[in-house]
Amino acid sequence: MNKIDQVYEILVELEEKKRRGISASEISKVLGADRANISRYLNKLYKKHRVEKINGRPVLYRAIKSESIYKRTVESKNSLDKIIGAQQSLRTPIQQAKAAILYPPNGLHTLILGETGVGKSMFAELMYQFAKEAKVIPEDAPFIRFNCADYAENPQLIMAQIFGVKKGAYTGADKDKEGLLKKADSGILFLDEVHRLSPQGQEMLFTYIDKGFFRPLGETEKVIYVNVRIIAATTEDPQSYLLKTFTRRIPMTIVLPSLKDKGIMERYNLIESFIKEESKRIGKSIYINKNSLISLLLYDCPNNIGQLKSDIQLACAKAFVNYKSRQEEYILITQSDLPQHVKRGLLKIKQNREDIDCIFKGKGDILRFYYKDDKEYEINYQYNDNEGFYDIIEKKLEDLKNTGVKDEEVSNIINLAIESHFQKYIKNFSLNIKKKEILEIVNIEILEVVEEILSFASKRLEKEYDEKIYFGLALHLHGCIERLKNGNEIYHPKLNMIRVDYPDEFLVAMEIAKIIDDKFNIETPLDEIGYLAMFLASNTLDSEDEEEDKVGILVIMHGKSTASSMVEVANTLVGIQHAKALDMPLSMKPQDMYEIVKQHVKEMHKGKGIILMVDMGSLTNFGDMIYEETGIIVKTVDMVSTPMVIDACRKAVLGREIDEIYTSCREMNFYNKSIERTNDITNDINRKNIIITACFTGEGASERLKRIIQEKLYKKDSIEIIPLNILDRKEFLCKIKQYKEKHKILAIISTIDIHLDGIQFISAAEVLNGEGIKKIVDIVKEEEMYLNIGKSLKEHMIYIDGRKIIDHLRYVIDDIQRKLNVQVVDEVKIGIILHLSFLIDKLCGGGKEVKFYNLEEYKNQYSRELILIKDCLKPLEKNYNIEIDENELAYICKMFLLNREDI
Ligand SMILES: Nc1ncnc2c1ncn2[C@@H]1O[C@H](COP(=O)(O)OP(=O)(O)OP(=O)(O)O)[C@@H](O)[C@H]1O
Repeated sequence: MNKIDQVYEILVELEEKKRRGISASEISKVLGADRANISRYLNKLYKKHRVEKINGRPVLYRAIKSESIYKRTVESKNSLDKIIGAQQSLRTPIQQAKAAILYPPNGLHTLILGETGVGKSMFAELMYQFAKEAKVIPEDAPFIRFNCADYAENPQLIMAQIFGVKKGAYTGADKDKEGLLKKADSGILFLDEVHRLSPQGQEMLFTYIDKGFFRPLGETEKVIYVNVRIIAATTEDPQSYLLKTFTRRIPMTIVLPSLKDKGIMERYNLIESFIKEESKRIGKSIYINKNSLISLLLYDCPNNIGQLKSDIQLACAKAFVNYKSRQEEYILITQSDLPQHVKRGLLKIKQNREDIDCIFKGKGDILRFYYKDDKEYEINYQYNDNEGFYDIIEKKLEDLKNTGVKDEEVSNIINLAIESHFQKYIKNFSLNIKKKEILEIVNIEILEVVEEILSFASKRLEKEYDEKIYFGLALHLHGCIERLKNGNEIYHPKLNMIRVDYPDEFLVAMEIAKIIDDKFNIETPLDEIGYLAMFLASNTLDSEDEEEDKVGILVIMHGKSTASSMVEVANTLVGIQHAKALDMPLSMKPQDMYEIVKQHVKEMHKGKGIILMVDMGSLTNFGDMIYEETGIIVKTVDMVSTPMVIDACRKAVLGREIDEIYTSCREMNFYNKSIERTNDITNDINRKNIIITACFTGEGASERLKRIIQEKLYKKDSIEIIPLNILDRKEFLCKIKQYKEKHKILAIISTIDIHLDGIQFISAAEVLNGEGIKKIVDIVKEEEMYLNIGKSLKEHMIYIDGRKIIDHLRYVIDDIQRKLNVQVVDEVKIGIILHLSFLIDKLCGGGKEVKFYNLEEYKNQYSRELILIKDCLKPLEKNYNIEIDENELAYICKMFLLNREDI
């Protein structure tokens, strides 16, 4: 146990004994530790919301125990103290509420402030319950709720509802009507969204608050006295002018905290109670896996508890549907049952690691919530090599029986524990792909052998293999065994090279071959061992070093000292000697320089690849050539400037990935290059959209991948799928280049990682688990959509080529989205493309821009966005020889901002 936990435990013990708060010196005496240290630990516990402070001399501490709404129902007496958070963020609001209700003789009128969904309505209702429990209002006293926003368009009607109307007060008032204030006599009137009350209505309300009587609308003589406690609520900002009047006139103001201001334990308690509520509805236990629970604990929830609750209800409903429709045994919430915005919560785990560890300490991977339980039974299965699996299960069985869980539930829990064990086992391989999917293609024996051989190789070579290798190898082996059984030969043209370059892998592959031979009763030929060695050598993840390794930056320039001086500036500014320079004298032959560069790349490569930053000429081809020869991912950026080197260097030192650094460099010289690039690809009307499938053996896995994609994509005439062999990288790259010249390559799908500039890579594993197919469908759909828009634009454009501009605009729009950090939905993107196309066509024809209303004000508000957009539009201006003025810029900016989905 660590010190902090120890302090916490002692605090709990002492508190139980002494039945009061405990001081730091009392704990330090028990532990025989320094008081200052104990104070430090107590402060840490306080920050984690595990203890509370009672200020005084000395400061006393009390433990906050993980509460459950159900437990508290038994323990506590009044409604307000039962709310989740009563001991935490709602402590002060509850004290205020009690004071307001109990204040003699008739309590205090109260204003509750708080964002949407923080629980204002619930709080008001609980105040009413409390008033009854405290017997300050009769048991049958009314609680009347009225939302002023419901009649916001008609202020007179709001007043009529609240204060009542005398016959003839206004047209249509044909009889006397009693108001809600009268109906609420002796009880509570809850006015929600009270800021919607008109000034006249407010005055009438304040008169009642000050004097205890009011007059219905149209009444001039009589006043009505009632004894009503008003609770008003609003989401208005407490600082707003409007609210000042309210806070001045209503004696008690209670502010309810928003969800983000609550501690994580309190949020856990809320989640627990909401899932239990659903469990009660269904009458069954609800299980949730750890990651889903973490997502719920951490996601941004701007509409507070109300939103948290409805997101949980949705997840429970989805899990329930799965349980029913797939006849699953348990209602289990997993990530796929959570809305996208909730899933994102998991991304914040790093910043919240300590809190999460604290919450999940001693809990298993799947948690169970049952409305009848006071606490959740965790499936706490910790696999330990020293203890037998079945022993643990037996022990668990005993424990559960002793806690009084029914037999049927025990077996449910145990079953889940077993599943969770096997999931863990699979995770050791980092395989989170549904095996079911791949089993449609290869049989179980092959999968078992692949697991066996990768686990063997992993130990022998001290490398980890990821799921891509697992599935790539499974596909490959399947094809290989079929070939051998059919008596076909296997030939590896680079066998010797593999032996020399990967001697360790080759040796292990030979041992693996024995496993395969025994299992399938075949004789693996030496050439096939070459392929196996390549699988073992490719895509290795050395996870421990991963954080340390950085992308290398190598700057190469013609001239005596151009590269060195750029690098010197960059390294000095970044503060680390990270980038390296190679100066290339003008007299030097490219072949000689190539060998030097290759050597440098090999030495600098730490697993994350190298960015070559060059000026021009033959240097631009070095990257591809080195990649072909060494397999090291090398990306080349040309037309380099000093700011670009600084930026790349900074990002590399921060540990950014090669693709990110490369893209950001390209963005910096996008101005010069983008139009050239897009011009290249749009010229040929006959170009086709193609997808490449690739593996070491063209006829094996890549052919098979092609068939899988064809089947899953159904018939898509507009797409051609081409299987290629990547054994000879040079030949492969050459083919890609040829295809690229004539057609558009939408994606490359391969059993091993291939990084090619500007082409999306999808792994075979993703294709098999369905994610990849979804990606392909999305890419194809998008492509088709743009093709159609391009065709129809062609008919409507007068001065420009409608098809060509589509590609230009897509590039520019992506650029704007990236820079503004926004994402617009597809329909809006099309809208923006159309707007920009017509604008450019108009400007090319000499047309005038349209004035933007309130331009100056808009410019002040969005100056940063306007500058960024202007920058992104420059290539278009240059290419079409036009100038897009500030009015049009403002319109464009508005389109992006109005329809954005913030990333
Ligand atoms: N402390 C709490 N414990 C349990 N449930 C809560 C708590 N606070 C709020 N809720 C639940 O959250 C939901 C939203 O609460 P409520 O409708 O009272 O919020 P509100 O502030 O009145 O929202 P709005 O401003 O949108 O009207 C309700 O279902 C309520 O039961």
